[in-house]
Amino acid sequence: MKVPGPPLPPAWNHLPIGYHGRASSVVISGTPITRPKGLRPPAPGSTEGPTFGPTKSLDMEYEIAAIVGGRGNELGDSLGTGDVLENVFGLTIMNDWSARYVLKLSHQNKTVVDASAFREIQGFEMIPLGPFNGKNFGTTVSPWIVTLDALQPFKTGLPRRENVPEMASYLHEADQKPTFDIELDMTVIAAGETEPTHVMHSNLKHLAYSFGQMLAHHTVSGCNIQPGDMLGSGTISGPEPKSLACLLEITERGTKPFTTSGGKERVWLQDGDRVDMTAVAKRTVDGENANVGFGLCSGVIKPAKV
Ligand SMILES: O=C(O)/C=C/C(=O)CC(=O)CC(=O)O
Ligand SMILES: [Ca+2]
Ligand SMILES: [Mg+2]
Repeated sequence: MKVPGPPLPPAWNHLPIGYHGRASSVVISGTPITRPKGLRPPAPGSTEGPTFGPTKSLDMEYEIAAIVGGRGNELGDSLGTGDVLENVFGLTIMNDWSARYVLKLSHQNKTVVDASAFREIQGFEMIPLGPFNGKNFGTTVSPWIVTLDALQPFKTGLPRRENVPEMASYLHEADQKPTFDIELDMTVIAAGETEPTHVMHSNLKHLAYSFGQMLAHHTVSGCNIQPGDMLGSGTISGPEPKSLACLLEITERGTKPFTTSGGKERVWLQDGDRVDMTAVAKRTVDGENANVGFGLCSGVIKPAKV
């Protein structure tokens, strides 16, 4: 059927475009991640077809995931923001590994300055739908689920946001402290090096939305959640340069390398690189350390399988 509207997306003739979430490749800390292969679009103006091969722009994303517990909701019903304590069992660290796109943007005005570099897995498939093979090759979680009960002493407010429109009523958050003050760190041990390179210090309190709001949004359509489901927070970048939580942001979309402890220049992850993520909620009680740690969320990149 022909209906008026925008033309078919560029990837349509080359792959079965779609979007999905999946549980099959969620893996525990320490599980190696194999560099994914996939289809990259032809350069604009090129008469060649898409190319197939291992991603050249492999990235990590520091996220915290909520693990659903309790009863969840029946299909057709919705949960509210205040239902979080009864329906989220606890939190883990989550690495949302991503096979990016080398789309260079000018930072100031977000216009494309080098469209010919737009040739990677996530960038091809994501127009106009969500990531598919760009993110489904592995998602690492830390070994412990820290319960929301254990995190109650660390509750804090959401960041103040200027000039945002009134939130829809189903997203109103009655809790004045619906999020948590948890310090987040990420290092890369580059292949062949022993000293970690500290690439990020952020905090869960920078998240724009609470887990209660995510729960309410997920279920507002009547989509059910069930015990064991996992809700990723999205990349937890903060306001300072050191709090950017993925290489896409740290390297300004692959245009500004960072230097490893051993003096190597890195833009994207190389085979043999190891990414370590940690999270600690810090406090003292009666002069004693009463921190709550999340353990390690770690993964090493293995070469693509040929
Ligand atoms: O819009 C982009 O450039 C990228 C989007 C994503 O990679 C999706 C995602 O996982 C975002 C996030 O975790 O914050
Ligand atoms: Ca993500
Ligand atoms: Mg409640």
